[in-house]
Amino acid sequence: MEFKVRLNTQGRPPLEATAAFSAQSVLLGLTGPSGAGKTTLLRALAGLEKCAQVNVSSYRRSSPRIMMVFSEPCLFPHLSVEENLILARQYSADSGASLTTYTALCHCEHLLGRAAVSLSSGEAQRVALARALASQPDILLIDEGMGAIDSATRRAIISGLKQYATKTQLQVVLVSHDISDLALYADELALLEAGSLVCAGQVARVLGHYATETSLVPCLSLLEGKATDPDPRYPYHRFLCEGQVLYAHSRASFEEHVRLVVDARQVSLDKMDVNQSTLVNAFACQIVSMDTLSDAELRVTLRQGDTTLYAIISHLSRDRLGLTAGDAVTARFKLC
Ligand SMILES: Nc1ncnc2c1ncn2[C@@H]1O[C@H](COP(=O)(O)OP(=O)(O)OP(=O)(O)O)[C@@H](O)[C@H]1O
Repeated sequence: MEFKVRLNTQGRPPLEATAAFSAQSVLLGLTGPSGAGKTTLLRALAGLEKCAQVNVSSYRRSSPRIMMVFSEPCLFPHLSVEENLILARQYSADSGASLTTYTALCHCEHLLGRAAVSLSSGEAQRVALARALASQPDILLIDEGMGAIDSATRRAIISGLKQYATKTQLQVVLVSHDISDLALYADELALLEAGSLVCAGQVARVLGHYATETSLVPCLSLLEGKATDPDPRYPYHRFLCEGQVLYAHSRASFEEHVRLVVDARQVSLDKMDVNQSTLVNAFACQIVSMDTLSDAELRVTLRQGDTTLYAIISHLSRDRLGLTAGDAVTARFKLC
């Protein structure tokens, strides 16, 4: 997907954003502080900002069909859930398609008979997402459209949506303030600040920019690798990152790609080889740099191979361990 958007009219903060994402990327994450222009950008892409100059193309079609999901579900309140979905399906290329795929994907099969007006916020968001999918767009824009859904269900939906998008060549742009969600699932990530895309591309690189070049929180790192053989005794998966065994929640099949998102405040550093801690993940790495964040804390940038990990520690901890750039250390953190 490629786009170029320009909005420069009186009374509105200017917006100028150009991006080109790889053909293999089906899920694009977009984040940024409040008021940065994320909703405006999505509205422009959807053709809802009449004064904006917009160019958008997908690798599937030069004039893609675009659908937008808002944080307010905007269902037709006088219709049932099923009727809302049937109405949307009439706008798809296949008006006889079964709705089951969409309701299963959005965990809302059990809501079909309910009146739209009776749904909770999270239920209505699931139905709004299913309704958008039922119209079979080429590009789906989701503007914080899952914020009211509990995090376990939300992550299951995002993961399923990614698999569905891969199968059908749908491209999804997901706007969220939950950077962990985006870091876990997005193929590429973009950061919008004051109407400009300040960084876009590989998730780990954008997280690095987020951690080191902005004052935004949280400070996150991405550790990834292939799942090893599962240990049937525990409901975790083991995976190899830079040749080291790490653990993450849930199960993955052998060789499946695994991502672990680590909050820098959850990382502790030491110089011991053996792991006698309840923190099961131990990652041997080297200190690249230490940057003062405040009179209490500093950010340590650690590296092993191609992987960068951040830790936020106190000045006291640094002094007690005598940590300096170049030191070999073990970074420990919980199963995240
Ligand atoms: N119709 C409008 N007229 C004037 N200013 C507007 C209009 N719509 C949005 N804005 C302003 O444009 C800026 C960007 O708003 P936008 O809603 O796109 O931000 P956002 O990044 O989605 O924020 P949030 O994360 O809080 O939802 C804000 O300063 C907002 O007040």
